[in-house]
Amino acid sequence: MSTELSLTINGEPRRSAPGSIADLVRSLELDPAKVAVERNGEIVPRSTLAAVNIADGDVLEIVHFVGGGQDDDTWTVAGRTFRSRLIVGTGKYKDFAQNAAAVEASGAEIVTVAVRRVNVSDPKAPMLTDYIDPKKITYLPNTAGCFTAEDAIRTLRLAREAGGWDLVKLEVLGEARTLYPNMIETIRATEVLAKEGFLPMVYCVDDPIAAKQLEDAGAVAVMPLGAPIGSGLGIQNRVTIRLIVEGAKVPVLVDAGVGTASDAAVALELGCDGVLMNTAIAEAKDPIRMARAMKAAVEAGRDAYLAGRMGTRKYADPSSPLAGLI
Ligand SMILES: CC(=O)[C@@H](O)[C@H](O)COP(=O)(O)O
Repeated sequence: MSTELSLTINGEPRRSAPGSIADLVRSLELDPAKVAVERNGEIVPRSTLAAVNIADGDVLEIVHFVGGGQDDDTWTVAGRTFRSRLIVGTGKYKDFAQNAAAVEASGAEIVTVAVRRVNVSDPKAPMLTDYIDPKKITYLPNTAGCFTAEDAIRTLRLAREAGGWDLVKLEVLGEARTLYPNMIETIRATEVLAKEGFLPMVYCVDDPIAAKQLEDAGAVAVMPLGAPIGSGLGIQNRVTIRLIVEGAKVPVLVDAGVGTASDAAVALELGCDGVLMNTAIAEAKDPIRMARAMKAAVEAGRDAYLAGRMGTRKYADPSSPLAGLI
């Protein structure tokens, strides 16, 4: 005698072993915590799915939510997945407490930190990690202030030794006046770091060819500048950022030059995976409020990108139909 039950699930006949509704849901490779079930016309409270057994002849409707929604909209770099598309810096703040409050308000899950020598004269001096918990927020060590590949590589080797970090932000600067990257040194450092097992996210010029060369050299993300570091000038060349996004197989994040919230929104509207900023928040009159504005701008820019912007026209097109006007 068959122990299987005859059911109707979502309008289709189906046979199932006896058991609870939760068992049945799992046998359909669904998570009982994420479905709603109606049994013979009555909704079964989700908390009771494991307690209610199915019976022969039951008619069940099972629904669950699929895709969509910002909650599902994550991005991944080198196998690590994040929700927030905003990376914030840790320089230029009044103090660590203000920095931590800004990080909190920004919703950032990654902070970038310059690797510095330990303060040997006062080893008890407060540290950033006392304020921004490395268990909750990913620390991305960076090579700010390095002007040669050797300097940058050495700095990151020390960082890995100190904290085990392999996801790092590489920047090799070309000159102090513009803080533009030296791309020859940057590509050389990327190759060496990638061979040593680092996962370098790399600050670069807004040039689609250089971005590709970095990717080939082992960059796990490319980070073209929007404008010079600390300038607050906003994204100067939307065309090249778009071309980088179109050609990239790794995440693209605008790094540097953001001045205000609309600049951050533009980066995301162009299809970037995220944006890194420091000065715009740290030097705002109210850094916490600006951090909040940046969070909203990044979310708005991303939503606008996913929504797909309208095409542009050369001339006006009335919003209300003109037909039938008296
Ligand atoms: C913090 C960092 O990693 C830098 O690349 C830079 O400081 C970011 O630039 P802005 O300060 O212009 O945002």
